[in-house]
Amino acid sequence: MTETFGTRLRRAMDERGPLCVGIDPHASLLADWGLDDDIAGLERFSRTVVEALADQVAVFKPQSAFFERFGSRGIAVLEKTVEEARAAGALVVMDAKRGDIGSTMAAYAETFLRKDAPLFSDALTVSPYLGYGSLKPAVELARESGAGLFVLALTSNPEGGEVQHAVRGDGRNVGATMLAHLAAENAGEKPMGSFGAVVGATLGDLSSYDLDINGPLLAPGIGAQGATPADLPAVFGAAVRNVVPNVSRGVLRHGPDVVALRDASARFAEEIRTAVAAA
Ligand SMILES: O=C(O)c1cc(=O)[nH]c(=O)n1[C@@H]1O[C@H](COP(=O)(O)O)[C@@H](O)[C@H]1O
Repeated sequence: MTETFGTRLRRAMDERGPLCVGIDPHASLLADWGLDDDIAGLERFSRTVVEALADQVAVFKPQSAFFERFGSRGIAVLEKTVEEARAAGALVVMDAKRGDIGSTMAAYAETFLRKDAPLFSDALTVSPYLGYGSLKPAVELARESGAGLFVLALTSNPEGGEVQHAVRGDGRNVGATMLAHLAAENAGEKPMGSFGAVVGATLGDLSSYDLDINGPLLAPGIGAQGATPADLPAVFGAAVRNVVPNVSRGVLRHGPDVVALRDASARFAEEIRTAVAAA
């Protein structure tokens, strides 16, 4: 039987620590790295990040938009990036934030979660804001493929609250409702389920939320958006052990020097380890 994403992720977190490094080839980063904002620059950037870090981080999170902007040739680089990262032993969370009505969602699921698809990834970020139930085809295919999802629950950006903090008729807010759906999805799974939530590290005290979803919590916002590893225990409380902190620009800005990239990633990893151990 295929091992679940939750099982594979927990093992990777135990072995390498939970840091997820984002592969976000911003035009400004390509320029800082002395690369042209073209397909060759994109390829060099992505390959450098993977080669520098694939043996030390648990998870890479390529941001699809930065590849899509180059059209089909950018997608080809994305495919290669996913393949090389997985071949080197890291897990890949595809950050494509897909979400649509169920029948179209099924096609997105085929794109990223069918085992033999060119862009197959260990997990996919998805938006539940067409209704959590619209994600059902992705949940089902992820289960079949041993893959996972990260569902946007409480995002790191200041605008997110307008939707996510909206209070429903039952008194619960929208973000909390998404967390409850995920807890139900992951019920009984060991060592944890494969259906994670995205919860920003920038959000301050989240003790009014039940973050105990028996699944991973992808926490972007460390580095360029202002949160630090030391903030994690105060934000996540007891759930900090299931947190997969993401850093993109905070690591990537140290390239293209491979040693500097490795050092930056190792520094974040150590700060995260210290913060989680003290929690
Ligand atoms: O799903 C995400 O990864 C995500 C959710 C969220 O709430 N906030 C957020 O910043 N992200 C992504 O996480 C990464 C953060 O990048 P840095 O701010 O450069 O570390 C980007 O790829 C964002 O698209």
